[in-house]
Amino acid sequence: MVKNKERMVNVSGKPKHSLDANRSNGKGGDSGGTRSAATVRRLKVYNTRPKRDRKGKILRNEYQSKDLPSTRIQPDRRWFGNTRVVNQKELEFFREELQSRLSSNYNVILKERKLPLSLLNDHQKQARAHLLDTEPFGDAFGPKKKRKRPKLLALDYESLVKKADGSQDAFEEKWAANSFVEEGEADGLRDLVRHTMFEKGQSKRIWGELYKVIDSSDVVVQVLDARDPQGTRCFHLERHLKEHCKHKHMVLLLNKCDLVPAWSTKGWLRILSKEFPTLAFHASINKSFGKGSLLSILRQFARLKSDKQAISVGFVGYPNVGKSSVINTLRTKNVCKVAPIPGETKVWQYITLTKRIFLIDCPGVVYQNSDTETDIVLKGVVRVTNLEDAAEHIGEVLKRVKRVHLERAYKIKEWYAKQQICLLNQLFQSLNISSITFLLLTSFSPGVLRVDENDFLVQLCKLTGKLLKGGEPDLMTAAKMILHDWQRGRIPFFVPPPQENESVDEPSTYDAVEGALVDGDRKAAAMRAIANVVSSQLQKNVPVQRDLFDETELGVETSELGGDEEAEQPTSSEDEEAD
Ligand SMILES: Nc1nc2c(ncn2[C@@H]2O[C@H](COP(=O)(O)OP(=O)(O)OP(=O)(O)O)[C@@H](O)[C@H]2O)c(=O)[nH]1
Repeated sequence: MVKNKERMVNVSGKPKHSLDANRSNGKGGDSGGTRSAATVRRLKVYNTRPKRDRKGKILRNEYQSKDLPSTRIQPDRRWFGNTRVVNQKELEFFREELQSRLSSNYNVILKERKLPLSLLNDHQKQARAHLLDTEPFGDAFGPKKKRKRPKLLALDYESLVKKADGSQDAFEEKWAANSFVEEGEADGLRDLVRHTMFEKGQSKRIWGELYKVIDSSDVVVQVLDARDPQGTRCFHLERHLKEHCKHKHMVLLLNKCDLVPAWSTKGWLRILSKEFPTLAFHASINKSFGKGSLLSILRQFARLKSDKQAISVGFVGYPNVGKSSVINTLRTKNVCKVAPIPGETKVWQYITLTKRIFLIDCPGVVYQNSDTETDIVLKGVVRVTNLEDAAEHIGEVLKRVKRVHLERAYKIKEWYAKQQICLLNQLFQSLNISSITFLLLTSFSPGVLRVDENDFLVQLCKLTGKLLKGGEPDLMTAAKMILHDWQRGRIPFFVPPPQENESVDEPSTYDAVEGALVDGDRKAAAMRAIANVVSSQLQKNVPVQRDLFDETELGVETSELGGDEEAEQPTSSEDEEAD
């Protein structure tokens, strides 16, 4: 096009300068002696030399920017590649720092993709030696091999067998001492065929719901039962989050803290907050505890994820631990269905808390573990009405709950095996011990007598009038009544926190977040604020249902049930404003 245009102009026959691109190409055409238009343009470029002063210093150049003082680009090899070379020391330092940050639950790495995290796993790749990639088989393993003989643990077969036997003995000894081995498993009689009822919360559908919730959440709140926090934890889920979803945050919530003494709640808080930010909570629409703290933690997480318009908070945990109740408490409204029976929440559901925070309720999930049927029932995973042999689990209830609480709850004084009492009475009579001494002895040391759940149930049936035709005690109904009371927290029971050495440092959550790998002061401040909320809850009075426990069990630092955080709880409209 341009050429045609030029030719067209040339046809006009006007005289042209030898450096005029529009001049005629002459007689010889393109291959002749005259310059073509392109050549003329190229030659013109060569002529645009920089203007220099007398000393040769460049004053002006046509292709030089006039804005900047100096437009000379610094010569650096980094301009010619997308890699940067660091020395081994720097690399090791980076690896150690990043590893320590990653393993701390109080640190967060935002914009993970901008960091070379694959360097952390580099050494694992290197650990596998690919010998045959670098040298031929003959050199590596053949008769003329040049490699040194590796150090073997055993020189011959016999010493290897001896060594294996020794390590097997050590292994068996270690596991024999381990209390996790169940009695049933020890004699190989583990009940293989369980009723499907005991697999509640383990179905593929429920786990599918859980993974949907996790995938859509930025923060995962694991709700635990304060009566048995370790028993209702899902370690599998925690591991999954740590390994595959490092950018998601986990918070532990000790719900139903009104059902345990305050010292136990605080002990668990101290222990669990070493692993994840942990809060105590009592779910109740009118008299809650921990609502303010949880709201402020969620708000801080929303600040942390400032690149997102809104954050989603998933509530996960065992069935019946109170996930839906916690959401209702946060909304101060019945938005989720709550029931004292497990499995009430069937599918996940989205609830709006504020403009920037969404909550997701998840059905209760149970990870397959070595729990016995009784453990499963007592963790509240199974609906008591569906049990076919409720009486079988009562023995464990009588073992776990203190005698005084049972006496107070059911107004029953003694429940020992009848035959045992007769035998002991006979023995004492033959030893000429009076019946008063016998009574005194047995009342001061009840441990000598075996507790009999059958006797307990029979007495309860008589007291409550649960009798079948012909005056036969209805043991099944009485047993279900006890299990209902257990699941609803009417019988006081709790697993105390493990003893801690007082001198051991408390979780210094401040220090942990200090220097956290977060970009920007604002985000570091958010992490610090979360740690602050967690540690400040330890100073607060945890509300407890006083009538459940004795004064000695309660300890000193308790308050009557009733939210002591009422004042600091922002209403949802305030919260929205803050957001
Ligand atoms: N005492 C006491 N009871 C609570 C608390 N939170 C929940 N509950 C009771 O626990 C029972 C179960 O509560 P839900 O909120 O339905 O539990 P969930 O975890 O959603 O149960 P699923 O639907 O099985 O997942 C209900 O009877 C609640 O009233 C609490 O803080 N204290």
